Amino acid sequence: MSKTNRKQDALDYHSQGRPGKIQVLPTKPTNSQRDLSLAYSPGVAEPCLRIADNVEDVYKYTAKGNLVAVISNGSAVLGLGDIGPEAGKPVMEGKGLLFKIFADIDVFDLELDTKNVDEFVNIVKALQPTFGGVNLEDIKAPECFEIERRLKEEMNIPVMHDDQHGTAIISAAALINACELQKKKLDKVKIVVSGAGAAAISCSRLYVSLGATKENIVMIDRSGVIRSDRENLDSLKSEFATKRNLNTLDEAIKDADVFIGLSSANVLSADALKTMAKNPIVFAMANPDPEIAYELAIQNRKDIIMATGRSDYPNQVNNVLGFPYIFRGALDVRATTINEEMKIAAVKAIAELAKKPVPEAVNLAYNSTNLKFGKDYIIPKPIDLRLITTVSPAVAKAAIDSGVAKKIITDWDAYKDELHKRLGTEDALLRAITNKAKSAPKKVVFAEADNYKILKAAQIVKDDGIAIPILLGNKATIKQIIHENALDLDGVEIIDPFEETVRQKKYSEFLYKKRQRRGISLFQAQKLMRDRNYFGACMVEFGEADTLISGLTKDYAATVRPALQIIGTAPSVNRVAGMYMMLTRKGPIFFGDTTINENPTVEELVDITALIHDTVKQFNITPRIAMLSYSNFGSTEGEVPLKVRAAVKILHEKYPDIIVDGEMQGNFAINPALLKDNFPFSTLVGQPANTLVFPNLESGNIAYKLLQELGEAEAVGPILLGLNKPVHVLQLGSSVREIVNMVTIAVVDVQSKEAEKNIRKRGLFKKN
Ligand SMILES: NC(=O)C1=CN([C@@H]2O[C@H](COP(=O)(O)OP(=O)(O)OC[C@H]3O[C@@H](n4cnc5c(N)ncnc54)[C@H](OP(=O)(O)O)[C@@H]3O)[C@@H](O)[C@H]2O)C=CC1
Ligand SMILES: CC(=O)C(=O)O
Ligand SMILES: [Mg+2]
Repeated sequence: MSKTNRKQDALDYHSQGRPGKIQVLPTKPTNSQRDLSLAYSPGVAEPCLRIADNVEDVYKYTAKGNLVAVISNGSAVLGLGDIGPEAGKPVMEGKGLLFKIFADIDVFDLELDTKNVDEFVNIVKALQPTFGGVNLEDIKAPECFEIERRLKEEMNIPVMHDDQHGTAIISAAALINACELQKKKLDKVKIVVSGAGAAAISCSRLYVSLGATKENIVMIDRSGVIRSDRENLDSLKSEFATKRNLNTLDEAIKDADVFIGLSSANVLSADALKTMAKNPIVFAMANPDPEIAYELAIQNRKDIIMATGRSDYPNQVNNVLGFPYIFRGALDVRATTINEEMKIAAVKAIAELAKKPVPEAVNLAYNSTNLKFGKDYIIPKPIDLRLITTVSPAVAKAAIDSGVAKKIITDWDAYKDELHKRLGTEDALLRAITNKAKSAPKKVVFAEADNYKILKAAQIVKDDGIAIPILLGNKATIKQIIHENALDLDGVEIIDPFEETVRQKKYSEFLYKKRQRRGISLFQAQKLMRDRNYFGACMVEFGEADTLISGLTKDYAATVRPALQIIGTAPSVNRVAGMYMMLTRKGPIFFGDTTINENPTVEELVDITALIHDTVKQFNITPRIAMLSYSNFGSTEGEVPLKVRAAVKILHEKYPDIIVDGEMQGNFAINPALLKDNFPFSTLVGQPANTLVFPNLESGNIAYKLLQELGEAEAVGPILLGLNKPVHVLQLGSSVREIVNMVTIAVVDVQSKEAEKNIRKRGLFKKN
């Protein structure tokens, strides 16, 4: 895309539709006259009076606790300089947007038309009743230092100048990691800092407090190197004035290990870069254009670690990685300030997160197959959902430990779940299942290991300790894919069925014995065993693997067939069915049968429901089952409602312990108020159903696919129910995330089946 196009795109983005980037939305119902009388007069008087009695109740009855002011006077907007408060507003709205999407913090952006420090301070102080925190933004040095110092002293809510401390925290985390990768010691590195403003001074201060040596820092402003013999040096700049005989950036940069750019575009030339020490670290952080263009820098120094403030190159060192999560942590413990301890905790959390395996969603978003800690990935990417659960708890904990928190958190797991919920990533169940899988990982054989997605998923489940992968396929092909994509599958067993003559013989004889009276000759059995789905199913049957994952590249029936022939259905059930776990904003809802039984009879529907019930229980959830149709409790006499009604009757008689009801329409199943108002006799009254059984394959399949496609739910599955040993069949073309989820479910399935066997052995097992 050309530069002109990008400029026009940016203008269109801001102007089209509702101008700007943010709006205010009500958080309470406003549908009726009653709602309005609660929201406003007369009802609103009640919370007013409570707060008048106890001012801390403002956090209970208003939005204050989650509301941050992003305040600027437009005097140092990005690297664009003093462009004024109105011109700075798009940036402040942008910060508001980032606060919201990354940390669910609401923001009012306030652009103040004043450069007078006293006036600025007085205005912001007077805003204290409204806000839970204050993020100062793009205010130039030196005023920004006095403004922040006074506001911190005079206000009892957290105040942070983002360009100072947000930038310092992120760049410090990146610097620690870059030093490690370049094998340099922070206390030894020679640092040149271009810029001597808000960001540059605060970054340098933090580097020193983390171990850098002040004497090794040379700082440069518009007039050149800040020398201690310069006349009229203000106290801030004199803090980093050097005694060395240097005048220009070109002189200072020679043999330097680190360049920190917090000034303006293109101040560092390629020639100057060439004179830096071996393995240089260059953070050119001026926005929107860095001190040296990314391409120019990497062309001229192959040994460089290069970062910019921009999102379109590797290593984005930008305060967006910090401010949303720092304020989230501070607000959640009602911190009265943001202190050094909280900042250092954030630095460490961010630096350490960069060393952990990168989630697939992040790889996908950056069009990468395997981001990992290294020269092009020194800090996490801003869209990494783990930032909120890593940085915010670290900050909150530091606030508590350093005595500035008014609210104490003790249950950190619950806090992390709450953070996930805030971002609408309420996959607490999936996390619980993952933890269960990790507690006793199982051997998972992947039948389609000559596929990149399968191998990537195998690496993830291995790294996360969810499973012990076994790869089936041609060894050379698998190794080549691993090599080409820099995957790490060292130590993972690869089995080529063609090389396994002993197993081939054993397995084909077994299959022949099992199916000889159902049309399979020994020759055919030997031929079938070359199919990895047959071979893998035999491995599971013989206990050489615990479960099989397949189906990414073959149709469902072709993958299920070998499992049915070799493993067969469990003795207690006489059929198989398929189920999806739909992770919706209202929590998990199980859908079945979505994959196997086209038009079940009444009896079949009963069996399927019992099967689904038992499987949902595996996830430590009490199934509340709604049997769906297009009518409610006899309201229509159609063929399908009659079938479902008959199935419900049998279920009530045969399995009185199962919470199940119907036939009912989908909305009544998941809306408890609607059900109670209209059918108060239903056994499902009280809470919504969490398990939906569909009358036939068509309706189940359509329902889950629509939800998935509309972005209303993440579908985990299909979970194959009823086999004697777990085999799970992927959806054709599943993503890596979907494969990982399926493996996780498969491992838990193995664990549950083992537990079930143990109970049976002790003679305690009783099927509902
Ligand atoms: N990536 C990130 O996360 C962040 C990046 N930044 C970037 O850092 C830069 C500075 O921001 P901030 O500190 O808030 O602004 P300030 O206005 O407080 O400071 C700017 C500093 O840069 C110096 N400067 C300007 N041009 C030059 C030049 N050609 N050569 C040397 N020094 C120069 C100024 O020198 P003098 O003192 O002589 O005027 C001043 O010291 C901006 O480009 C901003 O976008 C800031 C915050 C976060
Ligand atoms: C990123 C930022 O805050 C700045 O460039 O000013
Ligand atoms: Mg800024």
